[in-house]
Amino acid sequence: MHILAQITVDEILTLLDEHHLLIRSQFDNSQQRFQSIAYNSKVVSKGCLFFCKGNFRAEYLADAQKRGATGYVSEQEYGHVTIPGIIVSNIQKAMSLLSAAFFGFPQNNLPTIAYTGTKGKTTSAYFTKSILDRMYDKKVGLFSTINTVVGDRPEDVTKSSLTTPESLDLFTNMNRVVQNGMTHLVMEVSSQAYKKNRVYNLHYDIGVFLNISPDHIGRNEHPTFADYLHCKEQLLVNSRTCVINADSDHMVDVYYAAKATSQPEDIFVYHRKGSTKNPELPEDFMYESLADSLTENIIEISAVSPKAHRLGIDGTYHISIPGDYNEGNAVAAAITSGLMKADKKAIAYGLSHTVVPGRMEIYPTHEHGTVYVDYAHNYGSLHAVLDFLKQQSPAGKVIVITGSTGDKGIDRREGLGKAINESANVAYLTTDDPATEDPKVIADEIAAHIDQKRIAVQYIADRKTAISRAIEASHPGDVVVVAGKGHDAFQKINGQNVPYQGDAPIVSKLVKGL
Ligand SMILES: CC(=O)N[C@H]1[C@@H](OP(=O)(O)OP(=O)(O)OC[C@H]2O[C@@H](n3ccc(=O)[nH]c3=O)[C@H](O)[C@@H]2O)O[C@H](CO)[C@@H](O)[C@@H]1O[C@H](C)C(=O)N[C@@H](C)C(=O)N[C@H](CCC(=O)O)C(=O)O
Ligand SMILES: Nc1ncnc2c1ncn2[C@@H]1O[C@H](COP(=O)(O)OP(=O)(O)OP(=O)(O)O)[C@@H](O)[C@H]1O
Repeated sequence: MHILAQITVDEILTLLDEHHLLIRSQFDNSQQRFQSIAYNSKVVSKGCLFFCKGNFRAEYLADAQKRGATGYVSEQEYGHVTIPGIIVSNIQKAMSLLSAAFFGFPQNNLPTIAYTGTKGKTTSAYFTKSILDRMYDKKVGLFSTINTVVGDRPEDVTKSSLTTPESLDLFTNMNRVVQNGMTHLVMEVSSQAYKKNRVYNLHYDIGVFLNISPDHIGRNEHPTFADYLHCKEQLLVNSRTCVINADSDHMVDVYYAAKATSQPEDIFVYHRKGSTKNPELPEDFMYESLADSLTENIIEISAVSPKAHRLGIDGTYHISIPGDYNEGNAVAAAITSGLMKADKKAIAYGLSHTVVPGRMEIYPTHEHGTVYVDYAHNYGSLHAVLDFLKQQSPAGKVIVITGSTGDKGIDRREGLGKAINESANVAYLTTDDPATEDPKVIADEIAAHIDQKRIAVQYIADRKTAISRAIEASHPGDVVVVAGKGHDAFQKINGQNVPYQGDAPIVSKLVKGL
């Protein structure tokens, strides 16, 4: 049972006013306290402070009052209820601030590492948790796209619905992590998290910027790339120590965002040996690949600057997941773990024992191609995977099974078509998470960017059938890449989460005996 901080209305109003969020309050009793907080009326209990946010309807507040709410926070007043309200200028910021305060600002007792970037957040977070689990006896919380881990018991691991949870859920879980005696937290921070103020006023001990390339641009997400970049840079603005991958575009902008609030000695920049690093960026760590085949992924990390040498993490490391693009993820994890006082032994163990569900899972067959289940779902990631696998199996065909999301990430369709056009020989287009769109229309938009004189393209609506047909049509030496869903247990169709076996379980069953 977590201990609820008993903040009073007076403390709430003071906090909101400090952040210029308070418009007015209808409360008479400044010493009133609350037993719980919620933004969904269906879970309200007696003594709850209710937040009216998102696509909100007045009847939800009436429902909350009926269920025992004794106050609400909202951007507008509702006359149809008798409970008092606190009117604020931004409900998302207010909910983030008050959720943290309600649990006594759990982040103050929890060293936290946060990852952002277009690609690699989940992989890097898993690498880091694996290292810190080894160093700190598994007392490491995790908020990731795949799982949420709030303790070291099996019941403390649940599937996530968002990469970065809504603020109230985030601080509820952070409080659980602290109450469960965990000593560290690793989390992913999506650009959407800043767009929706899910992490407003949250500061991190270490913030990591992995890379950035156009993604999540379009309706429901970011109107422009500049907005996408700005949201992602906020992570470093809110981090005491920053770790930056110099081998990505826009890294000078990112570096200056880090410098806005961190001293140079608290900013660590790493890059691949031989890459052309922007001279404006300092050099703290360099890494090179000693092997990057399907069976061996080995890197050498070298400190360059004095502050990097002081971390004492130089060395050669085996990485458990193939893919040259995972080398940068592993370096980021090694540096952040070193900053959290992990030693080289823990780093070596963690990097060589990490398993990330749905990322580069390999399924060999006897009479067909080798099947790879991966989460790639935009140009940057699909290109990285196909390019790497094509190098590993030059004699075979590259066969891709993919679709794309509906109602968001519209720009991914062209990128997926482009990646297939550059590196594949056969494409089976199918259903991913079409939301309210027609999956065939999405597939046609991907196909429009594929040269069908060179590449065989076909559309099969049912994802499991498409995967099965592709594997059966493949031959030894071919590479079959099932991209975009990994272990996702749902397909988002027309606002419903339709149960789905998951690419990996489907492939695992199909390849038995093949
Ligand atoms: C656009 C967006 O991000 N929307 C998120 C937002 O929804 P919302 O608050 O705006 O809208 P809503 O949930 O319909 O709001 C209705 C409100 O009425 C309440 N309600 C509803 C019914 C009722 O009976 N009583 C009641 O009180 C609901 O609890 C809710 O508070 O808050 C919800 C949680 O409360 C999220 O589930 C939802 O994410 C949607 C599903 C989503 O797809 N988000 C994506 C875009 C996202 O955030 N992606 C990033 C990863 C992408 C990246 O890498 O950038 C992520 O972090 O996952
Ligand atoms: N550093 C990287 N650069 C390019 N592609 C990458 C990188 N790391 C991983 N990938 C590819 O992107 C896919 C997704 O990786 P991962 O889930 O770690 O990233 P993510 O940032 O969490 O993605 P998302 O935001 O979509 O959840 C992987 O399956 C792989 O194909």
